Amino acid sequence: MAQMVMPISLFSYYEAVFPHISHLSSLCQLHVYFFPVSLSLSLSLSLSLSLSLSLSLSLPCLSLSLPCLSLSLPCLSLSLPCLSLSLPCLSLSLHCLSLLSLRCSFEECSATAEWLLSRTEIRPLVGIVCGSGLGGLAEMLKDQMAFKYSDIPNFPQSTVHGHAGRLVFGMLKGKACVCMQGRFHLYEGYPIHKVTMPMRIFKLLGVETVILTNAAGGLNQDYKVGDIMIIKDHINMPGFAGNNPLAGPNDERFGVRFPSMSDAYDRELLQLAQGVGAELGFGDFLREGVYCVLGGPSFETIAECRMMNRLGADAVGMSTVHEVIVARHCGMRVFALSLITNQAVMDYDSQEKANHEEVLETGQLRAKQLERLVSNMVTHIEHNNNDA
Ligand SMILES: O=P(O)(O)O[C@H]1O[C@H](CO)[C@@H](O)[C@H]1O
Ligand code: HPA
Repeated sequence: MAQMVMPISLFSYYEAVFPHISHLSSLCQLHVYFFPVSLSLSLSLSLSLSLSLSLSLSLPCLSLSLPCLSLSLPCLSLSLPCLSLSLPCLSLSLHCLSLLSLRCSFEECSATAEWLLSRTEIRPLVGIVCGSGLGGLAEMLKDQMAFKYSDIPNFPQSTVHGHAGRLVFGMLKGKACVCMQGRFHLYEGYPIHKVTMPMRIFKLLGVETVILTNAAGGLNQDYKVGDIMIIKDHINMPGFAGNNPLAGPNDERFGVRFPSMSDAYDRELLQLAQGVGAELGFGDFLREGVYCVLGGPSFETIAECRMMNRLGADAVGMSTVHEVIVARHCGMRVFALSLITNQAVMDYDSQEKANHEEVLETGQLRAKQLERLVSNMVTHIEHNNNDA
């Protein structure tokens, strides 16, 4: 609605003035519009406490509002006139932006990391993300200390079946690890910064290498259900439309403004995985390919699958790429695997339909092999992780 102009413009203003400290976790605004007079009251509690009142006269569809009272403690606050569009007559809107927590600031991530570090003695070097139905990976960890996402400050909640929603710290073959038993997806409704926030928390926990897993649909006609694809590159479809987790002000404490992605997937780890896979006798079902991410939650149409395949994608899913971008931005090494849980439908004569139940079932069938591949990789990363 038209009144949204007001908080968004105020948010941009905070962003511009306090690029590092501004977050909207406690910004509440109440707007009462009663044509022709519009009264707006906003209370903002971030690093500064401010109360401002603005009164404006409105024409039926355009109003110029000038703050007439602004009180702020303890630091500087400027009030700028805002232009807002309003529909005629009465409207009432309450914007409680704490629900959105649009940015995941360095301070917010640090607070979460410190909260975790004060509750466990494990100092993880490897971070693992479990894909749909692949949460069993976390059970490999010894001497576990687990936190429910709902107990962790600033952490989103898992809403998808097959994502348990626990952050598990523990030892894997003598190596300290942290494992996300459940990840976040764009289609759950989270802002992209929130989807990827755990990567920044990993970094602040001391993680150097991230291993991501996912369930994916096979686009490559040579792939079979149950194949494990080492991801060598990705195609970021939401990114083409500007939906990139690094969009917005850049915080140099995490990384540079324009990170390279031609080296997103660590080549040494990729070769290591090929070697470990061959040793384990996984050659028949171990592949290497390109993962294409879409927003979901609807599965792809036949035309979309054909298009992605022609563009060079071997598998399609709804995750991972955003996490990879943020992990690389903050300098962690990345290794990622897709379990091909279903064959993407590419043929109009086919009666097959992608479904989440099949995805979870295939996860169960291959879980043990995937766990062995990841745990053996972790053993070897021990001798490899000095140059992250
Ligand atoms: O990528 P992960 O989290 O493994 O989940 C995959 O499985 C779900 C669809 O069944 C989607 O969320 C897709 O991205
Ligand atoms: N498409 C998108 N995401 C998926 C699929 C798929 O076919 N299978 C598992 N995750």
